[in-house]
Amino acid sequence: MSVRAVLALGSNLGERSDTLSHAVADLVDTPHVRLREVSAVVQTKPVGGPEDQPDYLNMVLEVETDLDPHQLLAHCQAVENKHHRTREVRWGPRTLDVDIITYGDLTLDDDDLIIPHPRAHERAFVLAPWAWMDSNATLNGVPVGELAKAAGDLDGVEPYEAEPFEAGQ
Ligand SMILES: Nc1ncnc2c1ncn2[C@@H]1O[C@H](COP(=O)(O)OP(=O)(O)OP(=O)(O)O)[C@@H](O)[C@H]1O
Ligand SMILES: Nc1nc2c(c(=O)[nH]1)N=C(CO)CN2
Repeated sequence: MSVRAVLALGSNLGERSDTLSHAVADLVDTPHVRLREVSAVVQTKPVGGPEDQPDYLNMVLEVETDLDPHQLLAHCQAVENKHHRTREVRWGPRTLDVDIITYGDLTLDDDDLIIPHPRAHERAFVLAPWAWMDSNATLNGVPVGELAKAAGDLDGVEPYEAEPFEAGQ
């Protein structure tokens, strides 16, 4: 049986854009995970954690998977680790974060895995790219676009455009 899941990716250290594109490739580099939709990349002000940390790039994906939720979490964490993710400061800077936002319409409250992600409904850095990717998406029965508009960090979310390449450099 396969299930559609929404994953959220974030990076605020190193070559953020390259990290995200390699992470997408790594996440689907298994027959157990197929890519269905990819959002735009957004640049976002950090929410929580140290105030002086760099801005993030964030994006979301919809995948189809036959992994169970814990297997999917382990897969996401293996991809984080491949990208030298360390866990030092809560909500602190990181090369790569991969969160499971939804897994079909499952709700789960285990010690190591909560689905839907318990903070996604209030995070414009997740909700805005998700709503642009899938205008019909809902979270806990509420349209994701409505949740994005109500989220306190919406002002800190902007479309990301890579640095323009300058000839001769
Ligand atoms: N839906 C979920 N997706 C990913 N991790 C989850 C989820 N629910 C619970 N966790 C647990 O959260 C733990 C901490 O994850 P992580 O270090 O990525 O947190 P964070 O990104 O700093 O903060 P946040 O959880 O607010 O996004 C993970 O080890 C994992 O067991
Ligand atoms: N803008 C932004 N802020 C965050 C992010 C993130 O991905 N983007 N992730 C966090 C912990 O998951 C905490 N704060």
